[in-house]
Amino acid sequence: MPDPLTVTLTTLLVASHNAGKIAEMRDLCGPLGIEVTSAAELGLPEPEETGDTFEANAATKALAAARASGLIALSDDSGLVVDALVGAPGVYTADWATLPEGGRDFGIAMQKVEDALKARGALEESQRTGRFVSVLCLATPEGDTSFYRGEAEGVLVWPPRGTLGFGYDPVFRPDGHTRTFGEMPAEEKHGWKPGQATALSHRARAFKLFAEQRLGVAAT
Ligand SMILES: O=c1nc[nH]c2c1ncn2[C@H]1C[C@H](O)[C@@H](COP(=O)(O)OP(=O)(O)OP(=O)(O)O)O1
Ligand SMILES: [Mg+2]
Repeated sequence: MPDPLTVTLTTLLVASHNAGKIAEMRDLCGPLGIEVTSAAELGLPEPEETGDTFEANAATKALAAARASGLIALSDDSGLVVDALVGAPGVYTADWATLPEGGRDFGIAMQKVEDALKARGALEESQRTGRFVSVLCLATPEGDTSFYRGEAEGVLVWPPRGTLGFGYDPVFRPDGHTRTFGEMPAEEKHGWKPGQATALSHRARAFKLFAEQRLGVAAT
């Protein structure tokens, strides 16, 4: 008998306005036969992310999109947690890229992280550890929520390397790999497809849990 929590999804509304993130969710959903649309594509408003946890902001985004559209929505709230910076930029990872005149510049944001590490004398690899965190929230228009968390451990490198991916990918080298996320094609950054036992990126790790717990994808 199927798990009673298992849902059949033909279309999933990704509650995001970040094109890089939406592309990754579309990629991850592709092999499952799920079409992805997004809050950006539907022209839904971008809610303010006022929470101080990834879970709180993920819930805000998923509930806003589900209520506005009447569809089941999946959000991702994510960020970079750097040990030497006592967890910064954390839930403020996107804010570190925000320009005073509006818009975002991740080149500047990566430089800010590097400046903060240098200011603390964190030049050795062992002092530059951190992780990307992704919390996915599935929400219904009625207000039900469930959460899936994934983390990817690694080190912050300088200078940035690679032009693939988005955001801070060029300065993050996951443990056990020689290339940064910015040097990895999407399939390699995810490191997961249905039926595979392991995943690499924070988002793919969270998505694997979502797929196994909610979509009936076999856990391996
Ligand atoms: O895989 C990643 N590779 C590189 N950088 C990443 C990644 N995952 C999150 N990040 C950084 C950039 C992003 O701007 C911020 C999350 O902020 P976050 O508010 O969750 O996303 P967002 O504002 O870009 O899009 P939205 O809120 O519409 O989903 O962390
Ligand atoms: Mg955001």
